[in-house]
Amino acid sequence: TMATTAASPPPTAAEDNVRLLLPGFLSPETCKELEFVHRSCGTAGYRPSVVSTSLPHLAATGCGHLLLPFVPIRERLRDAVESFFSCHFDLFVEFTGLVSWCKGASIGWHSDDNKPYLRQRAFTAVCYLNNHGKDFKGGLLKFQDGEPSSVIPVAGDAVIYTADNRNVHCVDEVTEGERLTLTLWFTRDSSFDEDPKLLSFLSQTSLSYEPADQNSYIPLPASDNMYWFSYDQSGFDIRCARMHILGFSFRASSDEDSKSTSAAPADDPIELLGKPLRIGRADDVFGKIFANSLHALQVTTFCILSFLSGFDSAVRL
Ligand SMILES: O=C(O)CCC(=O)C(=O)O
Ligand SMILES: [Fe+2]
Repeated sequence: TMATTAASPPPTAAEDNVRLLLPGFLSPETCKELEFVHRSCGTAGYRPSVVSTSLPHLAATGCGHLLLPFVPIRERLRDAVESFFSCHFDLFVEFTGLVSWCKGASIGWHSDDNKPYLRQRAFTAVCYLNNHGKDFKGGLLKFQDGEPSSVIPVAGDAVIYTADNRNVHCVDEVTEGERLTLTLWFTRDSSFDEDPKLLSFLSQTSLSYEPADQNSYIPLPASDNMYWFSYDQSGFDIRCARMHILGFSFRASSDEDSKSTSAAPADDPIELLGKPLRIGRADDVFGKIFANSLHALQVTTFCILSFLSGFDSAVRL
């Protein structure tokens, strides 16, 4: 009857909204830029077979300038979430990170707020930075109920959904390649706001440099164990693996260094990684000395990704 309707109005369409696919949310250039950040700064992730680059990590390792591309994306995602879910309250970003799901990675049925330490999460946003089929196989996102019931990752597309049990979902195992995402969680609880953490790291590192300090762009590697990727009982250093994929390897910065140790440095490169070093390719060693492995990896990744995307870079190694 009219009376009942007035007393308890049916939920509006907006209150029923649980998820939305946003095709073409990021440009191909933005996807490439974020890929560069991740391939040069990624560390061992929060799940097995996952590499991640969180914003606090960038801020804490002298890479504050690499936060810039994330700033407008976070705001646009926050706007999209607030308007689609009709939020009449403040929303804070709880986590922002680039995540690559390597071969073997998957996640079973869950909702994103399903652990006591995750209760603060209200909404999830996932942006896909590369393509199912072309860059990796497997890795479809599936939802238990409702539409869309599955999402095939396409570079630039984003999906937003509530973090509660209306969105029980899973990700199929990645069987080949590396599936790359930008993942954010939003919270209503300001004590989980990511921004004050970022500002505090920035004030301890990049922002405290004098503008004239020419070293202000040099990344500071985190501890070696953050780059250790466990795989098949053993594992590898993520920095070495990334450099290897680019066709280069880390080399000692001088002949004396390589002769002073009995083992060939190429056999045990991890020792080299925190110190000034060079890079090489097959029998060649290039002249430039980098401040550390992360510095070399950033420069090399930037040059190669720029070259591959047709950017006319004048940078010479
Ligand atoms: O990457 C995706 O498609 C979803 C990831 C996910 O479910 C999670 O990280 O909780
Ligand atoms: Fe999830």
